[in-house]
Amino acid sequence: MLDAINLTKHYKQQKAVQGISLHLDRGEIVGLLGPNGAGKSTAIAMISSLIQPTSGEVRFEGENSVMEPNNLRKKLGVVPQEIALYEDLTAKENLYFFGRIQKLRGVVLKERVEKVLQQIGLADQGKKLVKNFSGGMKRRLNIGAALLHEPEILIMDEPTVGIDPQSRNYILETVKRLNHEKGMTILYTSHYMEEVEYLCDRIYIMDRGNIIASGTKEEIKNILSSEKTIVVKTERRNETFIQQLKQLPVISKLDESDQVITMVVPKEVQLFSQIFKFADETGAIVHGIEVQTPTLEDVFLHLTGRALRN
Ligand SMILES: Nc1ncnc2c1ncn2[C@@H]1O[C@H](COP(=O)(O)OP(=O)(O)OP(=O)(O)O)[C@@H](O)[C@H]1O
Repeated sequence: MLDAINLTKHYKQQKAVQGISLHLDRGEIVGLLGPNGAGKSTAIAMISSLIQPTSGEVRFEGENSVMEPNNLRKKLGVVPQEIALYEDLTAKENLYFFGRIQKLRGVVLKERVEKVLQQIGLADQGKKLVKNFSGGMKRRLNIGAALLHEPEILIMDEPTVGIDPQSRNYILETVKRLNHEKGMTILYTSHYMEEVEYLCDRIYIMDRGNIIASGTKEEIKNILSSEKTIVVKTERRNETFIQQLKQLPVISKLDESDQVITMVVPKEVQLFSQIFKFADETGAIVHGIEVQTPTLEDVFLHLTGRALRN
């Protein structure tokens, strides 16, 4: 449905995006995950034809939408990261304003405004001034403004940043509903891996202007399929016990805090009996051992050596 091919964007010395390619198939929710400054906003601004790429192409239904953006613009809704609303207008007045920009008029505009207020859960708040809204309500209205022309594709730039957990859940459920009920194709940008993990069918992970991994959740986690993490909970720190564990050559990483020791080992390694033997020898008391399967956060750490949330 939509293909971004080898997109780059350079600002003088700053290489914001360095040749990324991605595609959206109809009806998918696709995640674009990466830390702040990775280039996500720049990438989606190019994909939605808000800025010109330095090089590369965006094809929508086979047409080059960098050269010919009108067809894409009609079918695309963009939810920007920054809230773009008029504080001194009511929620309804804001929606009417954005609807008119989308060239909606008369009965159709009225119906769409009512429908969107329902979709974003603000049906009974339409007459309130936006300046009296909570951060979460403003975010929801910001999403509503992008839905008025009933887009086929929705691009969302970190739509849950800085809001309370309840509004965040509401937004995540709205995204799911739009996808399930309307078959809307969604590109969801975030630096919260748990959101992307919850919502998305496929994921692109971006860092420093590049896509460093892509695939389904399972495919991405399989990058770490050769390793597992073992977490040992102890009563108190025991230096001799830790030193004995550290000397095991199968352990590639070992982190310790007060009562928790975290180790990365090859998947096939069985370490339980060894851990209990060392505990017996050193007088360490082990409260529990847990084997963890990798998260997207672990994959990011593995690929870049840095945590996703900086
Ligand atoms: N107009 C611009 N001029 C110069 N540099 C820019 C411009 N826009 C973005 N950049 C730089 O390009 C890089 C990528 O920025 P971008 O906003 O795309 O990242 P992001 O992943 O969306 O992060 P964030 O969530 O913080 O917005 C950053 O280093 C940023 O400072």
